[in-house]
Amino acid sequence: MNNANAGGMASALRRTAGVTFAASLELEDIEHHYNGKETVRGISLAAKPGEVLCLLGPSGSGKTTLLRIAAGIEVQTSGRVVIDGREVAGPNGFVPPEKRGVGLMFQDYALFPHLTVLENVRFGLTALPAREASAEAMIALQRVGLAHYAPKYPHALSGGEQQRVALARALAPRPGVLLMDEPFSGLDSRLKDSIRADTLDVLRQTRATAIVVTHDAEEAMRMADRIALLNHGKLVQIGRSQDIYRRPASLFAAGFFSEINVMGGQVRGGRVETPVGNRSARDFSEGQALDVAVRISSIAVSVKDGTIPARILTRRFLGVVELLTLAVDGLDEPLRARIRADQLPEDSVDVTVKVLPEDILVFEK
Ligand SMILES: Nc1ncnc2c1ncn2[C@@H]1O[C@H](COP(=O)(O)OP(=O)(O)OP(=O)(O)O)[C@@H](O)[C@H]1O
Repeated sequence: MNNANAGGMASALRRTAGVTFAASLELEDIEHHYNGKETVRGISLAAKPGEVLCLLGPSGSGKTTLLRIAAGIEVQTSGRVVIDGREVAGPNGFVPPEKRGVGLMFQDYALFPHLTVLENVRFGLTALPAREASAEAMIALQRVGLAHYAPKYPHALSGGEQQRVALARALAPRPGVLLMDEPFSGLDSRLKDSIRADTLDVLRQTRATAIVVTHDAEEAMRMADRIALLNHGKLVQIGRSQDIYRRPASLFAAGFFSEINVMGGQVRGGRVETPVGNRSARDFSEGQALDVAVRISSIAVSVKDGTIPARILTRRFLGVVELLTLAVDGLDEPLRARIRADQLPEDSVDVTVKVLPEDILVFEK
C-alpha cells in the first residue's frame, strides 16, 4: 500500500472508533474423518484475541479441514469448537457459519464477477440497511486503500488488488475471528511480500484475531504471532517462530523450517557422536541411536580452519550464497552446506568443515 493509501486507511480508522472486537477461538480435541479416513487426529489449540495464528504444514496435513471445522462448513467427528467462551460446535449444539462471527477468505478470493467492488464488499452486510451497508463497505475498502475502485468490476483489478478486495469483504462485517486459507498463494512472488505486509498491517489495525493457513514456513514466520505446525492430522508443535526454529520438537519440525542434513548418531560417554562433530546428550541413554539434523546454513567450510576433513563434490553460485555438496568420511550421503559466496577460493577441493555443538540437533529415533 502506498503512503496515500495508508493515510486513507488511518483516517478511516479514526472515523470508526469501533474496530473489530477480537474474539478467542479454541479447538478442543478435534477429530475428523473423511469416509473413514482420519484427517484430523486429536488437535487442541487456542487463538488468543487479536492474535495472528498460522496453521502450517505440508499438503494433506489437515490445515484446511481444521479451518473449515472452525468456520462451521465442516463438522468434526468429536471435540469442541469454542468462540469467545461459547461452544459453537460440539456435544451441546451447533451454531451455523453465518452466526459464528467469523470471516472467511479463500485462496481464490471468490469475488463475484458480475458485482462491482463495492457490491462484493457489501455482500456480507445484508443485516444492515442498504445505506449503512454501503458506508461500512466503503470503510472496509478505505482500510485496504481501494476506496477509489468501488464502482469497478473485479476483472479490471490486478491479482493483488483483488486480494485486497477479498480482505475488505471478509473484514466488512467486523468478524471476531478471520479465517484465511492460503490467502497469498495466487500472487506472484514479487507481489507477495508487500501484500503480505499490507495485510498484516490491516489485521493489526482492525485488531482482528486471524487464523491463517499456509504450507510455507517463511510465510508463517513473517506473519504469525504463533505457529501451529501440523503433520498427518496431528499438532506437532505450537509456539513463536523463534522457539520452534531454535528448539524443534522433532526431525520433521527441524526439516520444515530449514533445509537440513540428516544423519545417524550414537550416545557414548554422555555425548552424541556424529561424522561432523559431537555434542552433549545427557537426556539420552548410553548407546542409544539418535537422529541428528544439521542445518545446511550451520556448516562452516574453510580451507583449513575446520575440524573435519571434507572434499567438495559440487559447487553452485547463487549470488549472495553458494551451495556446496561435500564428501565427509562416515556419511553415506553428501553433506550439503550453504555458505557466503566468495568466502572460499575458487579452486578449493580439499577443505575442512566445522559445526558448533549447539547446531547439532538430536532427536529420538
Ligand atoms: N472432500 C474430501 N473428501 C475426502 N478426503 C478429503 C477431502 N478433503 C480433504 N480430504 C483429505 O483430508 C486430508 C487433509 O486434507 P486438508 O485439505 O485438510 O489438508 P491441507 O493440509 O489443507 O492440505 P493442502 O495444503 O493440500 O490443502 C487429506 O488427506 C485429504 O486427502
